[in-house]
Amino acid sequence: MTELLVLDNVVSGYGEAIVLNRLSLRLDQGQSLALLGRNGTGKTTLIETIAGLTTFRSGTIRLAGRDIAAVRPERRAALGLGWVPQERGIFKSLTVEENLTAVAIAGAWTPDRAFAMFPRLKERRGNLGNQLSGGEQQMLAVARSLVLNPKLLLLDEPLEGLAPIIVDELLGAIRRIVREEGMAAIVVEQKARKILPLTDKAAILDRGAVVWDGDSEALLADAAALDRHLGVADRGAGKPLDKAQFEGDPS
Ligand SMILES: Nc1ncnc2c1ncn2[C@@H]1O[C@H](COP(=O)(O)OP(=O)(O)OP(=O)(O)O)[C@@H](O)[C@H]1O
Repeated sequence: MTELLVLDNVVSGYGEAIVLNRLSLRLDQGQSLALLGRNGTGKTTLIETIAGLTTFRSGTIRLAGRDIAAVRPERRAALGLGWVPQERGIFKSLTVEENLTAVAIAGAWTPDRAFAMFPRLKERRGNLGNQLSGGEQQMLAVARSLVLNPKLLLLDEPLEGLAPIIVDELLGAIRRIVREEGMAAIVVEQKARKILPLTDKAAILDRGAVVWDGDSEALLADAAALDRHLGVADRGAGKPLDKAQFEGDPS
């Protein structure tokens, strides 16, 4: 397969503090990756390192064949990184529609197509960003990244703090984006059993390094690894959240 993103022996952190310690990871074009790990293991730092927002010390970061380690963050977006930060980062004083049109870059994902993915946003296209619920803001943040037509979508805990019904709606959208549209994505998520049925690959971080990586399906089936690295010991709880839930008609 064709390589999309390669991190090789990356060391990075914040100021003097080193968080990622010789971290290596690879993602091919069209692949999606669930990025897992307990609190404070470096998941957000990894996303921010790819986006260019940390103190980068050494190693290689290559996107679509190009070394981007020294490239400024805004230029990385132009080179194909669509980033949805944990705090969402939408424009609160613009309408939903303006949030999309202000950043859209010509490509397959137009604002109309994003509205088709998120009907809730279409209904609220004239509302200001600050008039949206938390879940709607998260949908808008994802939609905004889509209309950048990125090569790689980076989602940092998209489900955090959302009501269960919104979680299901967003999971359905993420499933369509990565499975049906084949967009490459890295999704940081605390709830392994929710995200693993959707993604192709998975990586678990511990103390700033990758301690497990492989196929999502293999990890979902490996109760011992889930338990050891993530403390997800509730094996029976996998039942209602397993693959079958996401294989049917998303509507
Ligand atoms: N701005 C910062 N300055 C200094 N250290 C930081 C900064 N942000 C995070 N850290 C430290 O880096 C380490 C990794 O944090 P990070 O947020 O990447 O973990 P995480 O796996 O995303 O955790 P969580 O699941 O809690 O969001 C932690 O020890 C944290 O204290």
